[in-house]
Amino acid sequence: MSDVTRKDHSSTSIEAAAAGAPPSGPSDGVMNRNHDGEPERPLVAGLIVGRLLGQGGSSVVWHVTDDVGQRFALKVSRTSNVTGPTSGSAALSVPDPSGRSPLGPVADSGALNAAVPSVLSPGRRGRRAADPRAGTAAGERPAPSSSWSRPASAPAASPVNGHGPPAPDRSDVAGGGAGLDEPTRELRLLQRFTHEHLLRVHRIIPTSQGPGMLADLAAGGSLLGLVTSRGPLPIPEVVTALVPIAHALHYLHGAGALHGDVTPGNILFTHEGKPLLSDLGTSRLLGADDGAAAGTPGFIDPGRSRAFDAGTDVFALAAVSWFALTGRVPGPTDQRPPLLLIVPDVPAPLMHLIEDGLSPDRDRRPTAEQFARTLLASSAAGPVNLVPAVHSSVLPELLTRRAGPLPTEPRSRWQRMIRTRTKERRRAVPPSRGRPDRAGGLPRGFPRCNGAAGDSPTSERRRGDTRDETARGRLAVLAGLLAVVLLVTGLALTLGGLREPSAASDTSSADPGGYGSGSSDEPSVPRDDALLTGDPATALASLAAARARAFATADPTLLTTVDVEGSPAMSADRAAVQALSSSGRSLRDLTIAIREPTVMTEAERAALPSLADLPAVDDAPPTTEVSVVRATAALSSYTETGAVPLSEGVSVPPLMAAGQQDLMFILWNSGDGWRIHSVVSLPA
Ligand SMILES: Nc1ncnc2c1ncn2[C@@H]1O[C@H](COP(=O)(O)OP(=O)(O)OP(=O)(O)O)[C@@H](O)[C@H]1O
Repeated sequence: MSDVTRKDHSSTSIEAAAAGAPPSGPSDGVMNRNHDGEPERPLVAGLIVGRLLGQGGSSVVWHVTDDVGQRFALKVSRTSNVTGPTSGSAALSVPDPSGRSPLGPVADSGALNAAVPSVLSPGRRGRRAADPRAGTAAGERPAPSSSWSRPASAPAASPVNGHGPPAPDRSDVAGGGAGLDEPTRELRLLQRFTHEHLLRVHRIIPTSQGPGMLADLAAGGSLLGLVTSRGPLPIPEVVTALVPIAHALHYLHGAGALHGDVTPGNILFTHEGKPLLSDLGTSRLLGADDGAAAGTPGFIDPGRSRAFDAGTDVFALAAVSWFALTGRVPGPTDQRPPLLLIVPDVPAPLMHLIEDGLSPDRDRRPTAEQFARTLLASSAAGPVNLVPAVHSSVLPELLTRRAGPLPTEPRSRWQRMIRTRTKERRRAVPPSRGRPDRAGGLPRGFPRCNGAAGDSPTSERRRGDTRDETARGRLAVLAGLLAVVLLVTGLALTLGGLREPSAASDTSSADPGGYGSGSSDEPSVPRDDALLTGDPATALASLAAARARAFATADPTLLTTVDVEGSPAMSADRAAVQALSSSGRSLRDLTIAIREPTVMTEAERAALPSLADLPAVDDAPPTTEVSVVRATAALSSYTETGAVPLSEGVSVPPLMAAGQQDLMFILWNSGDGWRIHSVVSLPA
């Protein structure tokens, strides 16, 4: 299977993914295929159409680059390519004679859109009005009632169907929108929905296969691709991937819109690992038949009705969560095995959250916001390992990458700190609103969801406030953590550096990343004592070089001149170097540069509360000098030789991507020179 087809994760391959079979493109659709079985490449004036990014039930998505090197995703409808108004246009197959991209800067959207012929026939528009999923008028929306305490007031905006924009703003459509074709009007309306975790759609452009939709490129691929490549995901990765999606849904619901097709294929990742919800309203934009936009089997709420019901999106999100955790589509309630049977370590709150989300009883379903909060509170968030799923050309730009097995339950000092603080907050909560001690294996104070043994919806409602309080605190802190883990994945610096000395025996972290400088080919870096007793910022470069050497030679004894004995840095480094050595791996060509090291002043340190909490800063022995050096650690790309499989059948690609991270190095000098005690990522 070629690289391109390997990434062909279509929605129709969900069942295949569930069965462990390689994904395959859908067999329906009328798109022409070339000799590789790949769909015919569209031609677009001023754009270079690159590799196939993926195929959905009704569309095909291509990587495109404009003449200034900006990259986008171009989605064309399967059915419009042979029938679309611009199909086969010879003019589109030749370069723009002006030599300029007809697109112009992306921000300047709209200019070209007017040139796109409407693909929505009156007949189709008529059918859409009769779409059983069409929203009702605001007044018809059923009054929300749920044990998940839905907000009393429903969104004020008019509802839309699962694939449509909000009710038109008359000033735009009747006034400013006059003269625009329908796709352009719909695009304009869709573009009003802006959220950090909604894929941005730029414009509709003519292609040789009909109108195409130009959107941001999500180079990290889809959740479907990830699960297909790796199998079920660890819980912390599911938290990282889906909490932002729940937030995006909450935003849409608040604006009076439903998404209507939340599926693993519509959850994408940027190269940084940021999850994005895609496909809002795009089927209609591209003129797909309503039938083609009727959702994806396995993720459609069986009780879906014509009414505006955000619960249908929550159902789909719960189904996606189930899929991510198990690698299978959940199936109907009576045929679904308990999640606990498939994922024995699933925390009870998460299990109940998913069960409630999938419940046919709509009152049991949480809101999207409650889903986000409970999911976030149910487990630590962990970095999403996209490495096995992305196209090889994406590897060098991935920030989320790891070379070793992901810990299922990362326990950094920071995370423990969060737990401690949450406990402290809980102690302040009156006992009557407190949580019982451990129940179902949950740590004290974990929010519980309705449906738990012995829980009535009423008792659940009573506990709602407590859940809100504990979860809110976690939400605030973990939201920051989420951003951090996304950024530092693979460098092993923050998680490793924040580990307590007691984690020294924990060899589960085999991350070879580092903050040293040098490469495996460099000669041994002698410890320069004169340098190391001087300015800590200068010393850091030397320490980093020595540390890199320890990694390059897989010799843990070299670390004694680098890290403070018993410190988090030593624990993490020793575990990593030993893991490298025992698995016969090495990091060829790794170089790590320390850039712009600056010693932080007392005032700068005081301004960072996370530093004050670290024993490395406050609890140093009296005779030990402490310095905090802020610097950028830049890793080159490197080749990991002798890589071990991440999981059965999946090998770590040998090339690891370059990246850099802004960090704070906490250095100690106890009289014999500076050494590294801890490494902390800078707060976002
Ligand atoms: N913006 C993008 N960047 C990168 N890859 C994308 C992008 N959009 C889609 N893809 C890839 O293409 C696949 C198919 O996308 P598409 O939106 O067509 O899927 P779908 O929603 O399953 O199907 P459809 O919308 O046709 O019913 C995705 O699963 C993803 O792998």
